Amino acid sequence: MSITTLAEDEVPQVSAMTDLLKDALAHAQTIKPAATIEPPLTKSNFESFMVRLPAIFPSLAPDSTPQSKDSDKARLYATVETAARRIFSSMVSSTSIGSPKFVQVWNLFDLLSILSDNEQCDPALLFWLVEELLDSQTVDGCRKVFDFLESRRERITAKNLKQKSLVILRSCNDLLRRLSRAEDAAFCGRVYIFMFQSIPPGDRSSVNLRGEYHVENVTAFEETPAALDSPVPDKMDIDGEGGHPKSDGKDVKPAPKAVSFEAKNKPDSDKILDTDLLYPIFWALQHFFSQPTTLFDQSELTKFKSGIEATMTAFESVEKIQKSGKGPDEHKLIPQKRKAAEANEDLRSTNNNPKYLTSRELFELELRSTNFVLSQISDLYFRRHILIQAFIIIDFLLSLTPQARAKIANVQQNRSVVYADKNLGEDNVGNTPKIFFSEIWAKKMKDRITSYIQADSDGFFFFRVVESVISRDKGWVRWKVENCPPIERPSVSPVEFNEAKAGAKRLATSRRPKAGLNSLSLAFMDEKDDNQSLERLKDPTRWRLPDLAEFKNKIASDDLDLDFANSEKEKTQLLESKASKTWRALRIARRSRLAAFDKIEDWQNVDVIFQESVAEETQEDDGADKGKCPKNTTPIILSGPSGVGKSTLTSLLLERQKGAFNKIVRHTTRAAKNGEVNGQDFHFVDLKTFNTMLDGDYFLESSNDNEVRYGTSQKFVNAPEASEKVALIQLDREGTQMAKDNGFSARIAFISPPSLEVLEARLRKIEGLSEEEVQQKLKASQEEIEQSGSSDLYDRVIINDDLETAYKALEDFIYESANANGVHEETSTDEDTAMKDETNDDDANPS
Ligand SMILES: Nc1ncnc2c1ncn2[C@@H]1O[C@H](COP(=O)(O)OP(=O)(O)OP(=O)(O)O)[C@@H](O)[C@H]1O
Repeated sequence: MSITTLAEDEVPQVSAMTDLLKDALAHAQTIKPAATIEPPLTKSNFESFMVRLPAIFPSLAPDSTPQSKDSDKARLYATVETAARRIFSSMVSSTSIGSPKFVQVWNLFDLLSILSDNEQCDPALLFWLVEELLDSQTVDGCRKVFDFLESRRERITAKNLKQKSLVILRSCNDLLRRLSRAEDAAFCGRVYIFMFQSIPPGDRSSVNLRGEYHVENVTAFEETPAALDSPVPDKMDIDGEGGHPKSDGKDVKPAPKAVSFEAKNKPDSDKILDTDLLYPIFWALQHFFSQPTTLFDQSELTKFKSGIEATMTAFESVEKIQKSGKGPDEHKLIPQKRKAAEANEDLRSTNNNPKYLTSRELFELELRSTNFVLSQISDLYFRRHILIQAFIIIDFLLSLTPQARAKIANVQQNRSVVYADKNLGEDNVGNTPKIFFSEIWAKKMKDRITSYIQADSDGFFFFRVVESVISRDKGWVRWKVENCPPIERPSVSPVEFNEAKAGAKRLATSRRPKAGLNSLSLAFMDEKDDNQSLERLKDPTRWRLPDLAEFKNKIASDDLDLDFANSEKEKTQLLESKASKTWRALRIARRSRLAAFDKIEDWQNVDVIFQESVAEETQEDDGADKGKCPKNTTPIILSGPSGVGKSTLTSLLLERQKGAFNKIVRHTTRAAKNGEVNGQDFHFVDLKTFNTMLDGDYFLESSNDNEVRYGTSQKFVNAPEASEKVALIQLDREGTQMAKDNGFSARIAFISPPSLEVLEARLRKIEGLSEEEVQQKLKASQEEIEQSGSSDLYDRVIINDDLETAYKALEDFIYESANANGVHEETSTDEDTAMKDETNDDDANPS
């Protein structure tokens, strides 16, 4: 695609275009000094550069003829592309995506989007560069690229989408291939959403209309006989019992050993194969899973059938062994009847990225983990993964039955995906079917797989997920079979709308109940056996107040059911049931967790009442002398370099103005230091959780300090507003800038050290900081401090030299009248602050 050649410098138009783009980017920096993606640059920002274009390409002059415009278009596009790529490559190779200088790349993209809308460059150019950028970045970097794409989506996809859609699809799909579905699930979601929002759902460009399979996906395994390959591994005998013994220091290959599928557990009809025999049969199934059309060959089909049967038999016997508790302590590992929600949570946490390890030595462990090094859950996960593949293929075979074909007989079919000449008949039944496959066998096998999956404690829920995904997918398959008819529907006319509205109103109008009022059944009074009734009343569940925690799981279970409700009726019933449980939980919680009620934003999510910390927090507040609450309840941000004293000032404020402020605890990916308490100093989360929160727009700001991520939860910040406490947030400069860019309204005070030397001394007081970290922090602080006086980011600069003076200055800032908020920026020195204290003592002293 690149047009760049060694001799390109000799093309005067390319050099002129490069200069023009560079000038435009330098100009962009003066218009938008912030190093952020927002705000986007617009056409009016570049007007003065647009007028220079005709000097390079006369055909772009307003008075040139359309013919000359057309004939020059290809040259213009090539020139802009060469110039843009040259600038882009030098920027990307010299600047990291986290650096503020990288804003120039976002500016270049904005510029190209404007040129593309003016038909002055190839419409796809921006996306070609985005594709290269995504290729060159780590997953974290790709997140930033997506921040840009999402913020500009409407603008960059509004025109000429056809030329852009293929490259959008290609780059998104490439990225999805790189992402781990388990680790980066939320980011995958963002990529999908971007694709779906950019490309209309009915667009055929992404549809595999020729029904091609992804045949490159080959699963390699050891095809040589067990005895010839791999010597006995050193450590594969994980528990000794199931491993390969050694004698006299020499490796000895043991005789092929059965998977401990004991004879007692053998199903009557099926023979349980030994591991070495099963190994190649089992892994060969992957070939059919990735290329189902090979099953049209009868001999292949026979192999597939026997492979699936052998695998099922092995899986079933594994399950029997585990259920019967054979093997040391196995019963301890098998979870007792677990609540569905809990089980799902466990599954998620052990949700490995399904990459097959096909080594012969691992095989037994994968099938069943009697060795307990692998948990039962991950083992189950592996088996389920295989079974779902088998389930899909069998479903595919069943779509070839005459009954299935009859359903689509009347539609115009896409022959490439229908396989009209392949039939699924009974074994050896006439009409010379090209595929001799037993429908009965397929149905039986499908049932067998279904019951196997459902047999586990949470299997029922898991299978429902599988079923609903597959049934949705069938809708898409059908659409493809029907040659992708347009899915847009004509808009509803006002007349139709009014009719529907009136109809709905009629239906919703309550009618008189048929039965009379007060017609409650009194049949219980006819109870014959009085004693029994009395006994029933003694049941503790009738009079004992249930435990609040009991409702947590019940509500979670209702939530899960709601996700999979098949009909509106079922959904309504479940919602009612959830509402009733939520109401009862709230009634119990009101005794001990009333303060938490403020944090409930939506009745559908009352998790906050189940959190222990809320109760403790409330008790602490209750006993305290109340401090004075500022009139202006806008959140306060204390910004400033690390070690300057933000936490110290925050603690003083919380202590002296009890109950007036709510310290917002940030989330971080770093480990807790000595003495740090989770939830009090930080919410300590792992990177995966952090990224999920980040992708889910959970944070109002986030920053990165030496690969440690920090973020402030929007929810926590908004919660105190309701309880009339003022949110108090400590942020570094990056976080402060981001919060402001995101439109978060706050009063921001910059806490500055009196000098770098003092800051250095304070940093050294912080436990666990290495010399290198101290120097890094000092270096980062220097620029921040220098710019603080002139930056419009801060509403007030407070020098933290003498702690009491700085505290006073902070109170001044917080308690001053709402009018003074944010309208001026003031650099207060010690003397200033001291002077102010004397003159404004009344105002300044809140108490
Ligand atoms: N005015 C002051 N005079 C002397 N020491 C101070 C003063 N303010 C803070 N300190 C000390 O400086 C050290 C760092 O303070 P603190 O932890 O509050 O900084 P911070 O800005 O919250 O840092 P970070 O952002 O890294 O968490 C602490 O040991 C604290 O006791």
